[in-house]
Formats: sequence, structure tokens, C-alpha cells
Amino acid sequence: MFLASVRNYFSLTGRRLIARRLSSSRIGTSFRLFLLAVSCHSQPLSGTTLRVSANNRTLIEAHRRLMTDSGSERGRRYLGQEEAREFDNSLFNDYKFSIDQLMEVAGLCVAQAVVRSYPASEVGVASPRVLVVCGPGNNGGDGLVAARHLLFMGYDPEIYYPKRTPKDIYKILVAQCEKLNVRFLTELPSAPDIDRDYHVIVDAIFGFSFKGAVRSPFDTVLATLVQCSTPIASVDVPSGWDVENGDPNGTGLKPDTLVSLTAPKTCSQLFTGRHHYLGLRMVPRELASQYKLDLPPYPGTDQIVRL
Ligand SMILES: NC(=O)C1=CN([C@@H]2O[C@H](COP(=O)(O)OP(=O)(O)OC[C@H]3O[C@@H](n4cnc5c(N)ncnc54)[C@H](O)[C@@H]3O)[C@@H](O)[C@H]2O)[C@H](O)CC1
Ligand SMILES: [K+]
Repeated sequence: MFLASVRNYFSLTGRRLIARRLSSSRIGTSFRLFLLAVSCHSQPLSGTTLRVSANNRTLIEAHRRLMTDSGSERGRRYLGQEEAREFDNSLFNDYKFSIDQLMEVAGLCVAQAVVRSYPASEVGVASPRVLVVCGPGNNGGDGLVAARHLLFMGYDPEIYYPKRTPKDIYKILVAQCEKLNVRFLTELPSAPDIDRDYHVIVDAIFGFSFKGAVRSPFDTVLATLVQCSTPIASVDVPSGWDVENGDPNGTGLKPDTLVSLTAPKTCSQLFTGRHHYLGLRMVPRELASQYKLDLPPYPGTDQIVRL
């Protein structure tokens, strides 16, 4: 009865990964996963009368154990925060890729994922309106590139970029967008205005270097975006999520689409949105095998693959 209710809840909320595990595993594991799921959702369990009175420490520990146990879901290996940084450094230092090259492909992948998830034919307008919210680091840079490609793909992007890091790479990306008449907003619209004016939000705020509590001005930015019902497409990591532990307090974004870059980060196992893609098809075979990455093959000449 207990497990049946839990299964019912997960099927209702579309938690496919966890539900799959719940139905196939031992009670101990099931209970652990149940704790994990509750820890990810502060809202009451709709449609059930379940109540769990475990303290946060227990939940976080359960969550951490899940992360450790399931690092190789379907033979794929996820990158933790430190590994993602090392992996990145190796692409730069050992393989001599430049940040401009990687960011260009990353942004192109994000634009492709947005168009694939929200095609104009389904959105119902010729040029779907996209709000691209950019953070201060390279995740934000991916967003600037994505906005430019979305424009060339016939979409209508606008950018909110409140904290501009004064580095040439970002200045050039901004200048390109400005020259192409992509509008930069000086203020983030309210959630109702976003829902009225945009069809998709691209979350390019934080990626794999995010750490600790969200600092200003992004605390208020996230607080607004979580209230939106417009679908969110997150770049690499849903903003507000811990790169490894996800969103145990339920305060981060809840994207509908996630575009993991190079390899999925550990927290992506907790993603429950409809579309999960892998992009940045520039991982050398030797590096993949060094990190024991079993990445899915990309179809044909595609830059993204659905996970
Ligand atoms: N090889 C690859 O996979 C590539 C990935 N790319 C993208 O780059 C990001 C990682 O970029 P990085 O600059 O290292 O970090 P972030 O963009 O995640 O953010 C750093 C930025 O954010 C600030 N910050 C960190 N924590 C907080 C906080 N709690 N509150 C407020 N601000 C915070 C920090 O100070 C920095 O300013 C990766 O995810 C991909 O999206 C590259 O584009 C290509 C190569
Ligand atoms: K992000």
C-alpha cells in the first residue's frame, strides 16, 4: 500500500528515473529513493496523504548516497563539480581548444535544443519569443551565443544580462548581438509579464562552477523565474541547483529542457523535465575513456542527442 502510493505519486509527477528504480528494487532502496524525492520537493504530495517526518540531515544523507550509488546510470558516468572543471581544463590545456570554440558550439547546441523542444509550428507563431537570461561566467557566454543562433534560426530572442564580466570574450559576444539588433533588457520583467510576452526562457545563469547560496542580483532573478510558467531550457545545470546534489531545498529552477554539455553533470540524474539533451560534440575519445564516460552516439551530423 505504502509503496503503491509512492509509485502512484511518481508516475503522476513524471519522475521516470526514480519510478523506474522504485518498481525494480528492494524495499530499503525504495525507501531511500522515496526520501530523496521528498527532499527534492517541498510542496505536499498531491493526491496522497503521505507524510514523512525525517529530519533534513537524513534526507540529505539519503540524497548523497543515491548520488554515490548511481554514478553510472545506463553505463553513463556523470561528472561531479571538480571533475567537470578538470575535464574542461583538459580540453583547453591538453587538446588546445579555445574557450571561443567551445562556447560557440555550446551555444549552437542550446539553440538547436530550444528549436527542437519548442518548434515554431507547435508554439503557434512564426518567430517564438525567447528570453535569454545570462549569468556572469561561461554559462552566460553560452547564452549569448545561443541568442545569436536563435536569431538566425528565425526565433526572436531578447537578453537579460545583469552582471557583465569585463572580459573581451563576453564584450565581443554582446557587441555581436547588439549589432544584430537583439535587444538587451535593462530590467527583468515580472513573472506575469514574462509569461505573457515570451514562449521560452533560456537559463544561462549558472553552470558547473556554481557554489553556495545564490548571491545578488541573481537571488531575485531566480525568485522571479521560479514563478514563471513559461518553459525553461537550462544550459548545462539548472540554475540554483548544486552541481552534485541538485535542488534539495526546492528553491532552484525547474526546467522543462536541460542541455548537458560535454557530459551530464551529477545533478542531471534528478532532472524531471520533458527534454534532456547532450551537446558539445567535441569530446576526444581518449578523454572520454580517461573519465570512463560512456556517452551516447550522436545521430548523423547532429550536434545534440536526446538522453
Ligand atoms: N567544457 C565545457 O563543458 C564547457 C562549458 N562551458 C560552459 O561554461 C560553464 C562553466 O563556466 P564557468 O565560467 O566556469 O562558471 P559558471 O558559468 O557556472 O559561473 C561562474 C560565475 O558564477 C558566479 N557564481 C558562482 N556561484 C555563485 C553564487 N552562489 N551566487 C552568485 N554568483 C555565483 C561566479 O562568481 C562566476 O562569476 C559550463 O557549465 C558550460 O555552460 C563553456 O561555454 C564551453 C566549455
Ligand atoms: K544554467
